[in-house]
Order: sequence, then structure tokens, then C-alpha cells
Amino acid sequence: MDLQAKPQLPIIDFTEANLRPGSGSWLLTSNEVRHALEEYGCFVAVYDKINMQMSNDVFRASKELFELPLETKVKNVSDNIYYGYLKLPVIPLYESLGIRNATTCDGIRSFGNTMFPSGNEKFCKTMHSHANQLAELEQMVARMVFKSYGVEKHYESHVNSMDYLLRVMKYRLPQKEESNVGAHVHTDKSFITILHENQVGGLEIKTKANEWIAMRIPPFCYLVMAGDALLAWSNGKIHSAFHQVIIKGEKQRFSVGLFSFVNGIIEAPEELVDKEHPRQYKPFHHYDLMDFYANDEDNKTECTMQAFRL
Ligand SMILES: O=C(O)CCC(=O)C(=O)O
Ligand SMILES: [Fe+2]
Repeated sequence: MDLQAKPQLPIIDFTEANLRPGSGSWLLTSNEVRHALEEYGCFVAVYDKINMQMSNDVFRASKELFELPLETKVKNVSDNIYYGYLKLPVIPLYESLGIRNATTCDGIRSFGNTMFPSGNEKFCKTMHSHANQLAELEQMVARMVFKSYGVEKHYESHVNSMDYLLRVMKYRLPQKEESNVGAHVHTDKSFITILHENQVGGLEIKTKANEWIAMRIPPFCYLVMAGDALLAWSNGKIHSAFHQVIIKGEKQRFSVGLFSFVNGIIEAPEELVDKEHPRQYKPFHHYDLMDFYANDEDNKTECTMQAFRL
């Protein structure tokens, strides 16, 4: 064994034509997914259902969005800061816009009308179909997790309660003497996050052995990450990884994330609770976790679930 080898994230192939519920490859991949999420809290999914044209359109649309005047962008307000327009003085490189319920026509229309009052059909179409493509991958991963834990019978009610937030992110380059932190160390509060980027790099993920893996998400690949809600749902079996963004290159980073939320109660299924594995988290409403995180200044870089469960 090469003790100097750099740690790497698992890579899981989702391109196989026969990857359908019930097939042998579905079961094998489900177990790979579960193992990756338990050990790393994330993995790279090779997924070819989103073509290069769509990826290019998405980043072109993102650029167009951030070029809007500030007074337009700040109109994207929400009851939780993480769903709206986010630009904080503590991380000057970072700017993001959340599109709530981006998989629905109403969600996209409402966002599109606020940002482009005279209309922008191309933008809305691109973001709407992209959100649905990413949600398809998210649902496949969630279904595999349920399958691998033997609780597939709960999947249908789970998927019917999902809400999706599409967040478009931009990181400008640091000026001289400015910090290169693009996003502070945190875990996601989502159930699952699906990320991709304009191949600039910057995302770093911490392993359980406290090593940082710096990565660039290749074309036709998506980073699938477990959020704190999935950690709680799995009764602590799945890991939610700390990660950060450090801007080092010479090109601006654009990334797009699909964050899934359960519009309801997160509770570990009975099958994942027994004498050896007592219930670790009281059932909670997923949006209460989001509100707790948004309002709890002290715990931003700490383990949110530890603080939230008290
Ligand atoms: O830019 C990225 O890829 C990561 C952003 C991130 O970690 C987040 O929005 O939670
Ligand atoms: Fe994150």
C-alpha cells in the first residue's frame, strides 16, 4: 500500500443503461452509494444524461444572472437567508441566488419575473429543465439509499414530500491581500446536495481522517453530498462532510447546487433503530433545522446537528 497516496473520493458510475430499480446493477450501485455516503459523506457521480450544451447554457445563464444590477438581485428575498440573494461581508468573494421550488413552473416563473421583469424565456427554460435533471439524479440516489438500508417501502412518501432549491453561486477572484476563502467550513443542511461547477476547482472536502481533498468536478460528473438531514434520517450512519471553497486559480468559479429538503418531519425509520443503535435525533421538521442554522451565529462552523438536537 502506498502510504503517501492522496485520499480520493469514490467515483460511482450512473451511465449504465440497465441501471433501473430491480436490476442487479441497481442493487450493486445502491450498496456502493451507501458505502460512499457512510465513509465520505459524498462521491462523484458519473452521469451522462445532461449534455454539454445544457451545461454551457446553465453557466451562461448564471453569468447573465450575476451581471444584473444589485438592486435587482436583492429583490430575491426569502424567509431564510439561504434561499434568497446571499452576499455577506465576511466572505466578499461569494455571491449566490437561490431559486426556490426550481423544479416547478411556479417556482421558476416567480424567480424569473423578479429578476427579468420584461421576460427571459430562455433563462427560465434552461434553469427549470436543469433543476429537473438534477432532481432526477437526486431521486435516484435517495432511492438507492432507501434500497440499501432495506426501507424502500418508505421511499414513495419521502419523494412526495421533497422541495428543491437550486442555488447558483459565483466566486470572484481575491484582490491583493484579500482572503481566498470562498465558503467557510460547513456541512450542508439539505437532505442531499448535487453540485457541479465550471471546471475551475476550489471545493475542498474533509475526510473522516481530517484530510482535505481538493477537487475539480469533471464534465459529465456531479458531486453528490449528504446533508445533515440525511445524517439524522440514517440515525447517524451516513456522514455529512465538512467542506469549504478556497479560490486559487485565475478564473472565476461558478457553481450550481441542487439542495433537496423534506417538507415535513425527518425521522429515522424504525428499521435503522435498535438496541445497539438507539435513536440519535428527535424527529424534527426539516425547515426548523434551516431556521435554526440561519439564526444561530455561534454554530456556523460547528456541528449543527449536535447543537440542534439539544
Ligand atoms: O461552490 C460550491 O461548489 C460549494 C458551495 C457550498 O458548499 C454550498 O453552497 O453549500
Ligand atoms: Fe455546502
